[in-house]
Amino acid sequence: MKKIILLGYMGCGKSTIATNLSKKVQIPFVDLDKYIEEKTNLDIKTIFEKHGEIYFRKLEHELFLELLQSPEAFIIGLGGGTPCYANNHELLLGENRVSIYLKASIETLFERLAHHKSKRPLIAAKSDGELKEFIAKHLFDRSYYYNQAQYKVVVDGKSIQETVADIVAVLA
Ligand SMILES: Nc1ncnc2c1ncn2[C@@H]1O[C@H](COP(=O)(O)OP(=O)(O)O)[C@@H](O)[C@H]1O
Ligand SMILES: O=C(O)C1=C[C@@H](OP(=O)(O)O)[C@@H](O)[C@H](O)C1
Ligand SMILES: [Mg+2]
Repeated sequence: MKKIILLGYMGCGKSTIATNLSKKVQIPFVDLDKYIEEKTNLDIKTIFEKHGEIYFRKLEHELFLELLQSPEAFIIGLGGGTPCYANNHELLLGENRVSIYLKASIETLFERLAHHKSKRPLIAAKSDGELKEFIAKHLFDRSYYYNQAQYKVVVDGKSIQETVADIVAVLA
């Protein structure tokens, strides 16, 4: 197994879980958003502001492909939108890769995102009331793509360690 791909909505825990999973299974973790930031020398918020979302989506697609084509084993933490653009969902299945959807409810996502909006340009300007509505609709729109993953792990009510253990069980 060469690539373990974690996907799911903003705030479902891709970056947090992947960091902990990486320590547990001793496979290096690459966060696609961080990789984009390193390559461009700009943070995600600035990329959206300066160049727009379409530029970001193109870059996201190119760099996801680049990581998949590398011969090394990685855990790849996607951005929340990655599977939903440029036919990236078709890249979730294939030889030498395992894709796992970290599935979180609207309530879980709202609780986590309400306090961590500022670095996420799609939600940074939303009030709490707007945010909940936005998550509900956006998650509905995106679920088709998330459900293309090979496996699904529900994260609601679970500690980081519990979710990591569930993923390890999926990988066994
Ligand atoms: N049980 C948990 N599992 C994962 N993240 C959690 C959990 N409880 C709280 N959090 C918090 O939720 C947020 C998840 O954000 P992050 O890992 O950046 O998600 P993503 O990369 O999917 O957007 C972090 O601030 C993390 O500390
Ligand atoms: O859902 C999205 O479209 C996005 C999610 C973000 O990643 P996280 O899911 O890690 O917050 C980041 O890629 C960008 O802000 C766009
Ligand atoms: Mg992340």
